[in-house]
Amino acid sequence: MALLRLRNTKGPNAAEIERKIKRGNALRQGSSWRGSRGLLALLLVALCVSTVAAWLYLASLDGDITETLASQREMILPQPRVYSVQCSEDYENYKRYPGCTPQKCGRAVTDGVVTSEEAQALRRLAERGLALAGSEGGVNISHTQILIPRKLKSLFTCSINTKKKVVMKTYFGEQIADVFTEEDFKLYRDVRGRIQAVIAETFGLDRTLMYLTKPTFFSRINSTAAKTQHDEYWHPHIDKETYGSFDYTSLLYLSDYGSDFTGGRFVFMDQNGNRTVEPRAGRVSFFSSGSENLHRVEKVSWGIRYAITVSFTCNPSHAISDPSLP
Ligand SMILES: O=C(O)CCC(=O)C(=O)O
Ligand SMILES: [Fe+2]
Repeated sequence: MALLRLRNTKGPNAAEIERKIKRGNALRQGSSWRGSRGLLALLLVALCVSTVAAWLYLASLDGDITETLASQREMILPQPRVYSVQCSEDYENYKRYPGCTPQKCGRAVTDGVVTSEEAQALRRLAERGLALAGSEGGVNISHTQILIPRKLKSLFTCSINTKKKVVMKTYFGEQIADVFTEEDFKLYRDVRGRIQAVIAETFGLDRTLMYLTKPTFFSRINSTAAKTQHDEYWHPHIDKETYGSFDYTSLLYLSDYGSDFTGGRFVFMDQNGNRTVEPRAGRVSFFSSGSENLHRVEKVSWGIRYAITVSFTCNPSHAISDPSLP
C-alpha cells in the first residue's frame, strides 16, 4: 500500500517532469535548427548577390551588348534613323575633298531605300553567284564574297581579311555571262544609286563627288568553322584601315536576323558600350568609314546570312565603275 502510494505520488510528477524535459529538448533542437536554416538562407542570399554583382562586373568589362540601334522586327521608315558620332582624326591623314570628305560622322539605318522584292532578287543573284564561286573554287569557306571588279571580265571569290585586302582569288572568266543578266546589273546600279543618294543626304554631301570604290562585294556567312584565318570575318576592324579607299561604307542586308540565321548582328564597338544593328532583308545600314565606327560582325550560329557591302570614296582616283556585262 505504502509502496503504491509512493509510486502514485511520485508517478505523475515524474511523468510531468519527463514531459517538460522532452519539450525543452525539442524546443532547443527546433531553435537551433531554425538558427541554422536562417544562416543557410543568409548564405544563399549573399551568394546570389555576389553572383549577380560578378556577372554585372564581367559584362561591363566585356563591353557587352548595350543598345540595339535597329531591331529586325521594326521598319525604319521613311527617314533613316541617324546616330551621330564625332569624326575621328583619321581623315586628316588623307587628302580632303570638299563636299565629300566626312565633316559629319555617324551611322544610320533605313528600311526605306530597298524594297523586299529587290532584296529577294539580289539574294537570288548572290546565291547564284556564290554557288558558282563555291564549286569553281573548290573551297567550302564559311564566308565567301564576290568582288565586283572594275571591269567584269572575271569575278573573284575571296574572304574578308581585316589586314590584307584580297586574299584568295578564283577566276570565273566567261561564266559571268551565264550567271548574271543585264537586268541583274541594272538592279544593282539602281540600288547603288539610291544608297549613294541617302548617304549624301544624311551626311550633307554632294553626291556627284562620291564614287563607288572597291571592294564592293556580296557576302555569305554560315556557321561552318573558319578554315583559314581569312574566313574570320568576326574580328573588330575599321574599314578605312582595312580597305584604304573607303570614306563611307554601306551594307545592304539580304536576309533576316532571327529567322534566316542567328548570331550575325552588326556591332558598333563604342567606348561606352556596343550598339547593334540587326540585319533585315532590304535594310541599309551606312556609316563614315573611320575609326569612329570600329565594328565587327557577331559569329553566325545558325543559318545563312547574305549581305552586300557597297563602299564609296571621295578620291576620284579610287573610283570604280558600276559592274556591267563584258
Ligand atoms: O556584313 C556586315 O554586316 C559587315 C561586313 C563588314 O564589316 C565589312 O565588309 O567590312
Ligand atoms: Fe567592315
